[in-house]
Amino acid sequence: MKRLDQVLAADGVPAELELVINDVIVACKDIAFKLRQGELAGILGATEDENVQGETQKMLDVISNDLLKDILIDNPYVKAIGSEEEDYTVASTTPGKYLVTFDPLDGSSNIDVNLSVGTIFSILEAPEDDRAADDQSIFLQNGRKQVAAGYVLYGPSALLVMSTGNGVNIFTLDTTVGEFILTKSGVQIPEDTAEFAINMSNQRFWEPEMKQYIDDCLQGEEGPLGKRYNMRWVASMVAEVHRILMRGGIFMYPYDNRDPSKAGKLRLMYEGNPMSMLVEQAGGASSTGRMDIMDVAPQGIHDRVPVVLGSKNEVAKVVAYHAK
Ligand SMILES: O=P(O)(O)OC[C@H]1O[C@](O)(COP(=O)(O)O)[C@@H](O)[C@@H]1O
Ligand SMILES: [Mg+2]
Ligand SMILES: [Mg+2]
Repeated sequence: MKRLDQVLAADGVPAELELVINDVIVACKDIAFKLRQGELAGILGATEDENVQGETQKMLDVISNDLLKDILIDNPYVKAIGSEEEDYTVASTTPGKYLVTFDPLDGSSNIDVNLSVGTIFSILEAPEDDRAADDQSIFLQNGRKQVAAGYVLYGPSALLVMSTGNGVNIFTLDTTVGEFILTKSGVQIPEDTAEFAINMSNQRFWEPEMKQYIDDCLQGEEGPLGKRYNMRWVASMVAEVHRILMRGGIFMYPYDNRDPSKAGKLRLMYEGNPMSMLVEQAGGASSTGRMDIMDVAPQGIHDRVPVVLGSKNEVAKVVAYHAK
């Protein structure tokens, strides 16, 4: 039975980075506990506020954000943080070398119906120049620069799924001792799949390439893809990516023209990039449909990106539709 610290040490993760990861995990354990208490803790439901992206914040979005923010800005190795629930990046109280971005609660429309949600995080090194900790441009690095990425899935059990660039490990929260224990390592996504995940209600807003791919999937054995597809949609990216890591599949939140000014729904720096690192580290692929997500150059902390990720050969098919 290996604990998280033993795995990080065996992977040669620098001690400073380990301390940053530890603080993320401490906050996530607290979030897991609050979610378990649910209605009893009086923290379900919405606030009266909107985040910078115009989405109504749930009480637990705000609580989870505060837990992560408060612990990380006091960590001596963190220079600044960026969050879905913060308009701007927040400078740490210390000079540290790491930058942490996070989606404190992903899939938050699932909170009030007691379904799976998660926390997603991504860690970058701060550039070695004299830019200040409150300069948002220090975050504008592509996903290939991530030194660690992961999520905690608050499901029937709480799972930490993480990569520091040496494969993907899965830890299960042992609630009797409050520690994450390694339960799977070297996770590999099957290369082929016949299971897709997409919000079909947006179909009429998609680009023709995406419409065509899904139309062809729906034709099953008689269609050009020659197989019968199954479909899943949890509306929680963490749960969706976890299913794909476990048994393969393809997840898509493509560009749609409901609001043509938005490049997609999901955010590059704290949803697209960390999930892409995990998926690639597990032998899968991740694309906008036209380029690898981790090669996209961010212009702002809340940039959005179209997402197509999962089993390698299926992602390649979607990319081929876009290249036609
Ligand atoms: O409600 P929709 O349009 O199906 O969108 C669901 C998607 O939006 C998200 O909930 C966005 O994340 P947040 O809940 O963190 O805003 C993803 O987890 C999920 O894949
Ligand atoms: Mg999210
Ligand atoms: Mg969120």
